[in-house]
Amino acid sequence: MEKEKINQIPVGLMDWIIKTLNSGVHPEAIVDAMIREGYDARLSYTTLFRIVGNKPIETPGVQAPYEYEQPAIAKKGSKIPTSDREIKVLSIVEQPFIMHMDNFLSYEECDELIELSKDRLKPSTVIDHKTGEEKAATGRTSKGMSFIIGENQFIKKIENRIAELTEFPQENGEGLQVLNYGIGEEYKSHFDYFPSNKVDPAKGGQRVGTFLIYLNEVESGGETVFPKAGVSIVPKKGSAVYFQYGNSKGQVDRMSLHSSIPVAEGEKWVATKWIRHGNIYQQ
Ligand SMILES: O=C(O)CCC(=O)C(=O)O
Ligand SMILES: [Fe+2]
Repeated sequence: MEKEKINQIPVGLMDWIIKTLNSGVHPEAIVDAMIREGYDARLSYTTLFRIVGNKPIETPGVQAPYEYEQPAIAKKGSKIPTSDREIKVLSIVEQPFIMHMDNFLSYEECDELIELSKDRLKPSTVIDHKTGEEKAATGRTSKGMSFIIGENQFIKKIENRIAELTEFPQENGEGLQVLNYGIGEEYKSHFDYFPSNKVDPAKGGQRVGTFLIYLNEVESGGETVFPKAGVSIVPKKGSAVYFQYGNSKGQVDRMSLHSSIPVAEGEKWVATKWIRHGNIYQQ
């Protein structure tokens, strides 16, 4: 008698498939393995296609190298005027792209942002790079909150400044997020871009850049570190860093790995704007 085919994907298998894909195994090889194990062939193929999104299949090992494109923000000289403030460029690293600037916010604006967010803080979550789901953070011990885009005039003013500088429309930006790290708190090494199976074209597609603003002086620790670039940014009130890791071809730059190292003394306040390729809020 012919062995009966397995017609359901058990819970643990999905995790295994995603882990195996992420380790660089070609989807076809995974389908073959599933069929050999007795899974229905059609079910095996549709499961894999669902995960890789019916797109040509890319595996990490054979991906084309990231093509750097010069961001608009890098072409504006060393003092960048915006409608209400002049931003001073401190340094630019080209590959991965990391731009450090000062005078992005006034001290009063930093204080106001902290004031507006401090009663709304909750423990932070992270995106699981295997499943793409939000989960309680083991590597992220800070507290955080998000403003709604354009939530009030003050938030609008900051969002407008970011849009003028980066030349990404405000609608490409997620709600401004404020994070607060106490002593020993950190955000372990991570990428800000989404796992490829979680990119939603209806919501602006992939994240392409991060605008990070320092809202206070940290007495010790709390640097933002880009270990693959050998770059470490020391928080300074009112300064900002913009890093870009997505290009117009939909590629992402693995060199953009970064972390916030533990605060040793004092506390750390930052605001983050994650920017996507297109309009997030389109109908
Ligand atoms: O707090 C930092 O320095 C980094 C924050 C960060 O990586 C993020 O919000 O994605
Ligand atoms: Fe990040």
